[in-house]
Amino acid sequence: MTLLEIKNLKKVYTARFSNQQTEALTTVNFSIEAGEFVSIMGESGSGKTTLLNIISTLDDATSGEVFLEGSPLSKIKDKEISAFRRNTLGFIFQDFNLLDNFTIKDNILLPLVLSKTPVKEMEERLMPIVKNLGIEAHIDKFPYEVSGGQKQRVAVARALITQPKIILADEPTGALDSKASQNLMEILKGINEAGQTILMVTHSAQAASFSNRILFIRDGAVYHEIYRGDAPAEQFMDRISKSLKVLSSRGEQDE
Ligand SMILES: Nc1ncnc2c1ncn2[C@@H]1O[C@H](COP(=O)(O)OP(=O)(O)OP(=O)(O)O)[C@@H](O)[C@H]1O
Repeated sequence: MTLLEIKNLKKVYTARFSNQQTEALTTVNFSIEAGEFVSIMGESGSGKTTLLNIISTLDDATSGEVFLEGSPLSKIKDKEISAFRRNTLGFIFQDFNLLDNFTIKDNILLPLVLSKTPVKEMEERLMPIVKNLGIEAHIDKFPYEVSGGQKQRVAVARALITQPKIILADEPTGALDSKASQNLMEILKGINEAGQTILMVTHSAQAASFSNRILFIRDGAVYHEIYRGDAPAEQFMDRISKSLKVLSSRGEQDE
């Protein structure tokens, strides 16, 4: 089943105090099946964050459309957009985005509190998730009392607690050391294998090697894509590195 469909997406930014225009997305087309783990890679300025912001409904496209389970996101009414975002999408950011003066438990439960979920149901959802992520011993602590890797696992728990249709992750390993990155990616892979659809933007070939498919963006359009298939991780990493080389040489060398 196609979960997410991006059709002829275009985004042009107009500077506030001049007429200068930047075409961040020229024409983006791709779709994601339910259960996939897809990474988006591309050089700085290629349009990755713009794309993620439009899929997240944080920004509007200039033209084109994003469909989630066949419904166009642009048709969601303004007053319904926050609830849509909270209930349907899960977010993981590079810098965790946890609230410092909330305990870890309260950070994780916040989306459910905002959607007025009964307390009993909140508790029932919390424990299996925190146990699975290995953070149950920390739930009464505050974010400053745990490590970066643990903070990111809290962010994963917060993303999962609403049982979203898709998790959108923007550079989730960007602030983590290599061991914590590896650990987080194994967690995301496990979550995906349990059925969760994930779309992740990353600069890291190693992080991307945990996904099943990689889309390479260049100059605001999907330039290339590769599937992992049955390839072992090292072989897939090798193909990712080669694709990145071609991407940065602007396609002037053979893959
Ligand atoms: N609010 C904005 N106003 C004007 N131009 C913008 C705005 N946001 C992004 N851009 C421009 O759009 C293009 C795409 O930017 P975007 O942030 O989507 O790229 P990116 O691939 O996410 O980059 P990075 O990897 O560095 O985060 C760039 O040329 C950028 O300068």
